[in-house]
Amino acid sequence: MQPVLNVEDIKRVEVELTRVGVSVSELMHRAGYAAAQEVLELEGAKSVAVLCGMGNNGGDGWVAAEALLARGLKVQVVCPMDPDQISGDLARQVAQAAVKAGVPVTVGPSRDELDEVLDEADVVLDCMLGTGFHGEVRAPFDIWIECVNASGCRVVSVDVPSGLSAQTGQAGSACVVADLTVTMLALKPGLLADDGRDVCGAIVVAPLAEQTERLCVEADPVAWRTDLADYRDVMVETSASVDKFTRGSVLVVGGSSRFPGAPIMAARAAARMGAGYVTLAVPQAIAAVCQTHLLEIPVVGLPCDVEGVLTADAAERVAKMARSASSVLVGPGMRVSGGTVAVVSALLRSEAPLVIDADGLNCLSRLTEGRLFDFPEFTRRDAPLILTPHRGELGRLSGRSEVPPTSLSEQLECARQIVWSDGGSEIVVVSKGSATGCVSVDQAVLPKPGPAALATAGSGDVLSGMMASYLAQVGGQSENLPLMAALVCEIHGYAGTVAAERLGSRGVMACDLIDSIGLATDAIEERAALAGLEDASEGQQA
Ligand SMILES: NC(=O)C1=CN([C@@H]2O[C@H](COP(=O)(O)OP(=O)(O)OC[C@H]3O[C@@H](n4cnc5c(N)ncnc54)[C@H](OP(=O)(O)O)[C@@H]3O)[C@@H](O)[C@H]2O)[C@@H](O)CC1
Ligand SMILES: [K+]
Repeated sequence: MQPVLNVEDIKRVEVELTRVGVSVSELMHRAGYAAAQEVLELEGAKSVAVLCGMGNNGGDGWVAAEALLARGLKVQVVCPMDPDQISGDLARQVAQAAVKAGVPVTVGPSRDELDEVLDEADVVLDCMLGTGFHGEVRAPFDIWIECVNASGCRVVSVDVPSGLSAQTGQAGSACVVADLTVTMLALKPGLLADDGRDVCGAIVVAPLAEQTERLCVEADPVAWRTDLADYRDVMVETSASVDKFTRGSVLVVGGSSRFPGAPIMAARAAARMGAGYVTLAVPQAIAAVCQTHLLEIPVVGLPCDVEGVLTADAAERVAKMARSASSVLVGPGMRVSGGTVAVVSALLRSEAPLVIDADGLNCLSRLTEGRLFDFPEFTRRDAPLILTPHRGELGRLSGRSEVPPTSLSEQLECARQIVWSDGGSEIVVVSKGSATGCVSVDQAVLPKPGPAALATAGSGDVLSGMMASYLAQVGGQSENLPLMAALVCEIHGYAGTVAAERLGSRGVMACDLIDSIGLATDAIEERAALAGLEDASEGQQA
């Protein structure tokens, strides 16, 4: 797994590196060389425009420009002011050194002059703004960014695309859209979520020093980005000696007259994910309709009101059924009422390994009055519990319904508040957003995000059904619950890719995801096993 560090922690690592003898000047030189190396590896890169800002991000650019010139490329630096006027000592020194080495410079160009420079270039090295960027992009960089994006050149961004906040993932009114981002020391959360997903292109991490890995771990990463090989430890073990019960039984509870489709999709997803036995419990009013869609899955009708919403009488029945299930999912399509809150409360008090999603989470917010982290039934629970909120639901659970999290790092913060209130490792918050974080007290794990095809109604119901299914198949518990949850998210994402290949990126509906789960599971498990073998053989060679 790769560590993801908040920007302030990156700065701490930088300070620690200077303490172990790697100066900031040395780091800047290594950062510049790392960026230059990525440009050199681009096919056919001959002429490079290096756009430098006034801070240390610009400093990296001057070093890279000098290195690229020395390797025989045509280089042109563009800078807003004379290099001698740069206020930061380090950036000024490397700029002066580059000029002395013969790097040509265009100072403060007009838009037309900049366009002429870009016309001559086939690669842009973007070193305008790095982690020091804040607020709205000011002149001249707003105009420069527009020109770069319109140029048709391949763009390599140094550390972070200029105009993107490396912390929040939010882009200003102008932001470079890169093909490749060479980021220094470690991944930052803003590169992986929200606008970051659209503007970073491929991401390469340049560690810059051999001590970096250790220091990043010591800096307490805000999250860990998974590699496929990591999942080997949490995969369901395949065995030929199974029957439908040893493959795990899942109880799905949810639905209402308004939303009968959500629990149907969740139940089907649970079955497609490999659980041997799935039961669906819904309000009596929709039981027959659900059964017509589910040939293999028995449907149980529960007490409900005239609107087809579960009543409190259903709670006891559900708790009883939960005793014989390897895992329970509650929530999809079930609405929020006194009855459904009673059902969620009963399951929370049960010993069933539990996944709570959608309106199940909203019931939980109602039950706990937005203070889940302060709620005894929650904090006393021993059995595994996976919550799968999107940002709005997470906000409500954390008592922040007016200001739900707007970035990955805020998502992780809210999720941590919840899991830490319990303190045990059996609770995981799968915080969904443009990037998903699977958070437990031990760690926050970021699976590779899926394609845009996943953003479709019912996709969350499919994910929660898959989650309950995997939990059932590993016997209701996992040594590493957040990693297991991340694996399920990754399979869900890949199901989106498989479905999009078949139906087009805009044509995918949630039911198509369900049909792709089996192939996606096989593919991800196979690739994880292969990646593990490759890692092992590299380890032996080393
Ligand atoms: N961490 C590491 O280990 C290493 C870090 N390194 C590198 O250092 C970079 C961080 O450098 P940094 O701190 O100097 O900030 P940086 O991104 O250059 O920006 C500051 C400049 O931008 C300006 N500016 C700000 N906002 C603006 C706006 N909205 N619109 C317009 N301008 C704006 C700001 O102006 P000011 O606000 O001061 O007027 C100032 O001039 C980091 O990303 C990495 O590349 C490597 O060299 C070595 C290893
Ligand atoms: K940049």
